[in-house]
Amino acid sequence: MPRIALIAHDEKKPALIDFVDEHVDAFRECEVIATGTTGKRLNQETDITVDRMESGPIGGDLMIGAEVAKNALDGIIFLRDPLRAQPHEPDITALLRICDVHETPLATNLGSAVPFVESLKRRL
Ligand SMILES: O=C(CO)COP(=O)(O)O
Repeated sequence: MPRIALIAHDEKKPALIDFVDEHVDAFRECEVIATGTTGKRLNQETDITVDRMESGPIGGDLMIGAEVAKNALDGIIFLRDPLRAQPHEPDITALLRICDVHETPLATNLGSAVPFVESLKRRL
């Protein structure tokens, strides 16, 4: 079963929830982890169940980065808000970097999330 992470900044959480709804059959076949608030909303508002890390600003991105460093994730969808500065920008940069180190698939907007999930479906 693929193991993936889902993360969205506040302004992007509705888009991530809609995206999960749209592809719920694929996400149901995955083990999903998420940062704290994203995970809470996914658990409450979608038909998938996710394992929640800490919230992003208090270490959740780093927890997901640690999973990448262990090669324990098959990919990440991280809908970032490109229009607002984040207090934990260094943590976000660290997560992006470790994905590049490990060649872990990383979709940071809906345009790349679509081919990401299509490739996931082909693996199921
Ligand atoms: O800040 C985040 C990613 O950088 C997301 O964290 P939350 O899911 O806890 O809002």
